[in-house]
Amino acid sequence: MTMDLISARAALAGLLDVADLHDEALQARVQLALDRKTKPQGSLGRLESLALTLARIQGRERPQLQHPQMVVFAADHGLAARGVSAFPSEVTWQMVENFLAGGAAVSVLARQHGLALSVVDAGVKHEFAPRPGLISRKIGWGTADALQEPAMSLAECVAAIETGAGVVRSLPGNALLLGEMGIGNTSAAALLMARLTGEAIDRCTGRGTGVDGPALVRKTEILRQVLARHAEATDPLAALAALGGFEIAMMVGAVLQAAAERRVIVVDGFIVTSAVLVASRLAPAVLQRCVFSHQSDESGHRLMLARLEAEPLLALGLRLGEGSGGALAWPLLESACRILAEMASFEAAGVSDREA
Ligand SMILES: Cc1cc2ncn([C@H]3O[C@H](COP(=O)(O)O)[C@@H](O)[C@H]3O)c2cc1C
Ligand SMILES: O=C(O)c1cccnc1
Repeated sequence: MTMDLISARAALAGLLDVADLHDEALQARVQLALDRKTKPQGSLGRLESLALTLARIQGRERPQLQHPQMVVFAADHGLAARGVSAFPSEVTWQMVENFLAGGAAVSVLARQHGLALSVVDAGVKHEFAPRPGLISRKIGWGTADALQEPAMSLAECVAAIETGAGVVRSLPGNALLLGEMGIGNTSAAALLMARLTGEAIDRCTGRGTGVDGPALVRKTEILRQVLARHAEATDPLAALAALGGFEIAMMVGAVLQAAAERRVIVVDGFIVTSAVLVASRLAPAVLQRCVFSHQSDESGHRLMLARLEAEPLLALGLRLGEGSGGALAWPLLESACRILAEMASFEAAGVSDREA
């Protein structure tokens, strides 16, 4: 029996109930604590608003980050066979091996910053030998070609969201850094952006792994056709099922679960942000738990962040994904916590405050 939208929403009801954080008194106390630190008011700039965000997520004046988890969701895309990526689909499983062997960018950065790294097989077209660090949760062997049919069924979409939530529940800690791998997934992310924000597809479509010139025009044209093919898929769940992919759907579930547990959610680039966009249409309060690590050079990311009213911490010209931007921003979160916990106040340090 096929699942309809009403039963899909009913199946996810528990996950979609993310509470709003009401905390004006706490915010005022944290702001006062920051203002009493031995520095001119506001002089730590973006680090101060980051400290406020972390305090708000954790509901305490001195937030602490424990056992941060970098989770990279990987899956293949039927649409990749249409030539929307500069690389072949096999790179997805080959990079999963590389993540697990410790040689990928995110492996190096996670190691550097003491982030536990897990890789989730959300639907890679490859059979992996089990091993530590690999979480096998295949929904399918890659999504279907969205130009011909929905990338996944609604039932698969719901299963992926529930599975992503379950992965987060199984992991320790109070901070989740999201990463992804899936050849073709800048296409899925661009499609979701276009459908959910109403932006024109050419403003959402970028180079991904290096699709330039005429190939970029072709990619954009294919994505335009995919949108037309699924014109009826306007509901966020229907759009996610129609446009894909498995790793994005699992990240939607991971975001919903992490938000409900008040974990800090560290958002990476274009693709992870597209999952946050979908999750925010299902449960707007997830955005209160998100830290946007960077603005990617993928051309739609700036606009996607603007639509979410998100202020990224860094702009390093990255266009990689994997969670690399989240890992690079991680020390800023640690610094924000330390400023609140360890920095002296004018009174404690005996430093004269500014003249009234
Ligand atoms: C070697 C290699 C490593 C990567 N690590 C992340 N991605 C990134 O590129 C892909 C998205 O771009 P597109 O939509 O153009 O395929 C994703 O897998 C993403 O994480 C990589 C891509 C490649 C080739
Ligand atoms: O911003 C990203 O996440 C991104 C950009 C290009 C390719 N892969 C990922």
